[in-house]
Amino acid sequence: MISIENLVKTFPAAGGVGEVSALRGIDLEVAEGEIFGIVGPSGAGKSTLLRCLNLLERPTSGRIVLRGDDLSQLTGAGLRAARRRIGTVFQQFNLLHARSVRANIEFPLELAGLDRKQRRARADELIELVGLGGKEKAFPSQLSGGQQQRVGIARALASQPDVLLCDEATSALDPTTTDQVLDLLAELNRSIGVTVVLITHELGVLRRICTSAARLADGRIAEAGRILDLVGEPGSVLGDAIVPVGVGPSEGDGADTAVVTTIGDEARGPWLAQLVRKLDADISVDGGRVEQVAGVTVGRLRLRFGPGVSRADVDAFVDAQPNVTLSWGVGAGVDGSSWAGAATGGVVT
Ligand SMILES: Nc1ncnc2c1ncn2[C@@H]1O[C@H](COP(=O)(O)OP(=O)(O)OP(=O)(O)O)[C@@H](O)[C@H]1O
Repeated sequence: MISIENLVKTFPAAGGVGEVSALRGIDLEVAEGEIFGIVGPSGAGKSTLLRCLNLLERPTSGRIVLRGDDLSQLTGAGLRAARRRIGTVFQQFNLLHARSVRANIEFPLELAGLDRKQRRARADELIELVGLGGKEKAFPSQLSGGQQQRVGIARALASQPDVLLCDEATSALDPTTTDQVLDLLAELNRSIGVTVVLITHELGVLRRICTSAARLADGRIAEAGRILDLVGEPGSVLGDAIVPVGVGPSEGDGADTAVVTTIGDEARGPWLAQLVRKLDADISVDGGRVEQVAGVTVGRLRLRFGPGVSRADVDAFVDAQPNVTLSWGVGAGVDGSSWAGAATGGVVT
């Protein structure tokens, strides 16, 4: 649905000397109906990418293609029409405080030239959809943060966009409200089929609702893929951050360790007991975690094998298990906290 092709964005540096390369050639595909999370440390280029996607910023070069239409070089009426195909939800809600809930939601429809009756009908439909029935006449200051963000979501959906872009949409909310708003986004994705692209610092957002994710680093895509593939992929920094198992032993201490990842119910069998029996060796568990990721149970264990265990035997055993993968060595299970604070709060810093 969205194809980003070799997207480059440079800004003049502060002081006017030289340039800042915010995006250095981004290639990314977002499929229809996905909830796609974009994460990365501060300064990686997330906001710039989002601003290019919602056409507030013109790329220096490269293309953004939405359902076959190149949006990157549009101007005038074409640009305004294209903007209506992309709804944006903001971290600080960006509501008009002198307007009621209904009038906030009607605002983009006024700009689009819909008459009063059409606007009201559409706004009332959206108010029900986001769970704000009865709050039509309330003003933003009379609403909780979560309710205000529901208005922001309804407003972003008013023009029936192809894509909903969420810019840290839950960062200003408490954890319970965050979960409710995320669940609403997932529900809207299911019920009206809107594709969602969200930028986030929070790994919990990836775990709870995203189907795919990309990690930006220094203006480039460091890795991207389906969340469950990333989690099962040996050495994936994002996978390790989403389901962290803590720091491994230091290099050279002689331990033979591996991180085993199990995905889904099929993988929940007594494989560890079977492995111990098969190898007839000591295995200790150095770390582990079980998480719900995209609605699927994912378990990761850091195992330490006793002397004499053959890696080939372990590999053969794991290969025969459905939905189990293994990554050998001290490098496996990168400490997510160095990149993402995953072990503590799950915040990407
Ligand atoms: N308008 C601008 N003028 C000059 N440099 C800019 C501008 N906007 C962004 N940059 C630079 O581009 C780089 C990427 O910034 P961006 O805000 O996209 O990162 P980010 O990943 O969103 O960071 P954060 O998570 O802190 O918001 C940074 O080096 C930033 O200083």
